[in-house]
Amino acid sequence: MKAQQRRPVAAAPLTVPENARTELARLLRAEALVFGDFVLASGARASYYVDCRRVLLAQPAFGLVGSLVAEVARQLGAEAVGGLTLGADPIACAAIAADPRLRAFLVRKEPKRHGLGKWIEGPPIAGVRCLVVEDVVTSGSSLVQAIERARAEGAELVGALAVLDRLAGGRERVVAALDGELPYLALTTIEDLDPERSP
Ligand SMILES: O=P(O)(O)OC[C@H]1O[C@H](OP(=O)(O)OP(=O)(O)O)[C@H](O)[C@@H]1O
Ligand SMILES: O=C(O)c1cc(=O)[nH]c(=O)[nH]1
Repeated sequence: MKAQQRRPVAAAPLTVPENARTELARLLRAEALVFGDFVLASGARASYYVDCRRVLLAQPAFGLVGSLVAEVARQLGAEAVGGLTLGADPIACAAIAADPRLRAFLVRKEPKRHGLGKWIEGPPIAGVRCLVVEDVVTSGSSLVQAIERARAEGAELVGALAVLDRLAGGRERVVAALDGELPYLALTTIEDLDPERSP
């Protein structure tokens, strides 16, 4: 079926179970949040870092995030879940493990230099309803990069999701990249992990 012919998905607010969200924040606080002096992807320095992969690449967080993302995908009518490697990889895989109707896509940071020379790995996403995901949003550049690359590939975007938003201005950039029309949801923010923290 062509993308234009699909039924529109109702623009209802996204909802995820509060107890699952709270448990995710607890796991991230206990096992992923570290303090020190760190250089971030944006080049900015920060006094804390959230190593989401340490938590997401093991149970129970893999299953928990998989079911939360699959639920958001269901509410948005997404057929595929993916984003920029490496942050999106466990999230996309967890979502298809939670809901076998979903497929995943992984966006490279640069096109592969041999073989098929692809930017995006996985089943084709042209004309496919896609939810773009990310583990951490700081400046938002990585999530925006994935959004733009998926669009360039012909994906029909339905929204974006982050496991953790550091509340450092990324939301605004992501919302702008979604033309202010599609939803952006952070499952947790730094305030859930440490209310005392500034971005
Ligand atoms: O919102 P931003 O300012 O773009 O920062 C967040 C990005 O930083 C981290 O990835 P990183 O760039 O460290 O690369 P990796 O996924 O290859 O480890 C994280 O997984 C996000 O992708
Ligand atoms: O901005 C980043 O690079 C970043 C911050 C953070 O807390 N965790 C992470 O994986 N990346």
